[in-house]
Amino acid sequence: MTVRANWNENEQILHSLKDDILVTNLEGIILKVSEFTGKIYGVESDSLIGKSVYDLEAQGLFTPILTPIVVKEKKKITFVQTTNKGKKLLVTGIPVYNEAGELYRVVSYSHDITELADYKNFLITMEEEMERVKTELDLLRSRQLYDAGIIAKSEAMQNVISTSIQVSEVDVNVLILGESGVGKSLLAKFIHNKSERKNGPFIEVNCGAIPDTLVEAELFGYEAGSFTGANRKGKIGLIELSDGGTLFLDEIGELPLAHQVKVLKVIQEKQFYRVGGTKPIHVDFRLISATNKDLQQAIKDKLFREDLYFRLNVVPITIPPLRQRTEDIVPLIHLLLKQLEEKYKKEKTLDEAVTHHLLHYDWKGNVRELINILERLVVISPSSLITVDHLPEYIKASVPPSPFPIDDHQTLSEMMDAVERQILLKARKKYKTTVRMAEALGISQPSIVRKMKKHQIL
Ligand SMILES: Nc1ncnc2c1ncn2[C@@H]1O[C@H](COP(=O)(O)OP(=O)(O)OP(=O)(O)O)[C@@H](O)[C@H]1O
Repeated sequence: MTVRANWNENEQILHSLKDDILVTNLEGIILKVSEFTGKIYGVESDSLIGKSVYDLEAQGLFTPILTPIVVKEKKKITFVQTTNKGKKLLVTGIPVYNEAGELYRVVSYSHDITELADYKNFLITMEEEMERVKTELDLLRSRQLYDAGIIAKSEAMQNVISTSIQVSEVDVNVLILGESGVGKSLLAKFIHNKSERKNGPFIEVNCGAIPDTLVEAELFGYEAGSFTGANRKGKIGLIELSDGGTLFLDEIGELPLAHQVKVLKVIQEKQFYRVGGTKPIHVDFRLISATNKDLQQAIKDKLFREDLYFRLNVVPITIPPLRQRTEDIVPLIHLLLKQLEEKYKKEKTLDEAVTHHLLHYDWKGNVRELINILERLVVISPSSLITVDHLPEYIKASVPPSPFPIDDHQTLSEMMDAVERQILLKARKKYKTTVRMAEALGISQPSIVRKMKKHQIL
């Protein structure tokens, strides 16, 4: 954009503006300035007239200068200038042409953006600070998880962990849902250890493992001589033991219907009677329960009380099955292998193909099943390298072979060769002779021999 100017006519207008306006010739000599310009630089405006912008820059009044750039580019230019007072100015220079169409002046005007620049710097500092705090938090979290022996690489598990950290800070009832072996007990302990009750007891009650007839005595305890077979001195129940800490009711879905109302009462009132007792006992516990059952279905089937369900389910946390968070498998293998190496005083390495199989297995028994398999492998493999041969047949069979390894560094024909080699190796293992291999693969026996020679597997 260009400006056709008549400065004599506009002299008054120039000085009435509350803007910094400066006119130079092409050599950078200042011809006109608005009154406001002097204020910006802390000098008399008139004192600037006749001065060279180059000299003023050398004196430190402002930098960098605009005139030479506008003269060179012959177009409107905008950039940020710094003044002797430390101000940041957004300066725009416009080329002005005379009637003959020749460039003969440069007009510049500016806006003080010091505050804006300060805000920007503040924002950048805050962003850096937030990034630093976030990294620190992530580090702390992963260290906490590491200390707790929890692997949570997948996004799904990370969500589970951040919800758990949030709820650990308040005494709210938590219901942990998930298939068997996904880590519900581990998470319950993690929540307890992160809570203010961490120095109190963590009492784990497996509701499915207590015989029906003993549930009340185990949970509530009993007074001396209250029933035949009972300890003469009486017994403190598990609920009473959890006082000041966390009561973890595992497999709550297995709690017989007949006992559910009593459990509901103690959760609501935090007080109960021992079997045969007449004195109410007060308890202060935080309740975490867990189940792999569909409690809503159990309610429909009249096996679980709806009111108890609502009490337990204030904050539900669902741990997804391992097969839905495969990113956790490799770190889990590393952690578990390390634990097993320590336990059995043996050093073991997994062959890559073993990891491949473990990554693709269905893990119906989740982490617990992975632990069992690894333990078996560590114990039975004779050498330090665990190979596919050591895997149970059902795991070997469950994994489709991966004949198409995509490798960025290989050409298509190299990848095809690799696949062909794998097929031939498998066929040789299965069919033993080149004649049967040829039959099975639908090519001639000489072709099989030629290809095996090519792959140096004959
Ligand atoms: N994310 C994990 N990181 C490390 N170890 C884990 C993880 N999840 C589970 N485990 C381990 O797997 C095993 C089974 O976990 P846990 O007993 O907590 O499962 P669960 O869901 O409570 O099982 P169940 O429903 O049968 O009671 C434990 O040895 C536990 O330490």
